[in-house]
Amino acid sequence: MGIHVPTTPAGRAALDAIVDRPSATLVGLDFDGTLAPIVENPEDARAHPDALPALMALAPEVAAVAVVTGRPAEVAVRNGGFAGVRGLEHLVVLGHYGAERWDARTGALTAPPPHPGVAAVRAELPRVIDAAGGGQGVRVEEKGGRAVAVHTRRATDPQAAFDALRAPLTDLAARHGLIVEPGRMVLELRPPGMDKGVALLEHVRETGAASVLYAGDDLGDLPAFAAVEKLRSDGVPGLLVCSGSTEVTELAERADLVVDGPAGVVALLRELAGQLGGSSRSA
Ligand SMILES: O=P(O)(O)OC[C@H]1O[C@H](O[C@H]2O[C@H](CO)[C@@H](O)[C@H](O)[C@H]2O)[C@H](O)[C@@H](O)[C@@H]1O
Repeated sequence: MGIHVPTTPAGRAALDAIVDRPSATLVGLDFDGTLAPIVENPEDARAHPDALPALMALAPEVAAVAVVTGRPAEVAVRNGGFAGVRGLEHLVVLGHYGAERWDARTGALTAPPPHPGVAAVRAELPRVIDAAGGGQGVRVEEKGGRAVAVHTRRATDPQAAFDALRAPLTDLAARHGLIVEPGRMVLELRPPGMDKGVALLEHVRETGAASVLYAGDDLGDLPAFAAVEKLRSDGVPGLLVCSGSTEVTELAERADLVVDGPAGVVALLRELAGQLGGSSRSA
């Protein structure tokens, strides 16, 4: 038995299934807070230095690896360093909560047309932020015209700024046909209709995976957790991993295994790769 032992029976059963039949396993991983340590400036987020080596070791052992992120796919690919990596030829990055897709095999990016509400919201954003008194230290992240994120991590009181902005931004988003996706000191205004749960289930279907490991750290990962719970109720083993965060307790409460942030995720992936390496793989 390894050092990472799930605390729940369902988690232990899933880990057994993964080790028994890795070639039927889909590994889904969030980016920020899971593969990449949280930093103050979103542009500075990079994958943990040991993340790529761990993924390179694990990916050839399993059916598929997907990064499922709120980031635009090309930003996750760039900040993660995922392009052209040996062992990651079949990596898929599902960006904008699954609305976008990047395939390592082809380098192709598929994305829906931008929602017109994003430009409208962007134009009104400075006024709404000012009116909410949340201007000090609040930062707007442009997300390729497909969404816009309002960050409060650098505000004097990040939680107070988040709380003050939440209702006005929800109202602004609704007026333009968007939704608000709350995260770790961030309120993202984005188109409705897709979430990480839908994205993960579609990818499970596409790959024919018979077991799943999903790791995340934020509220946007809850739909993926729910998707894994649904798969489990349908008889598909699933291991839920929380990349530990004191900012988001909901995920830790539903996880089978809580690890110590991106360093802990990397250690888990490395341990799993070590366990699977050279195992007799059955299709
Ligand atoms: O689905 P994810 O890969 O977790 O992306 C979700 C959001 O993550 C980013 O924000 C978070 O990370 C930042 C950099 O570490 C941090 O400053 C911020 O406080 C976090 O919420 C990203 O900037 C957003 O666009 C993503 O939606």
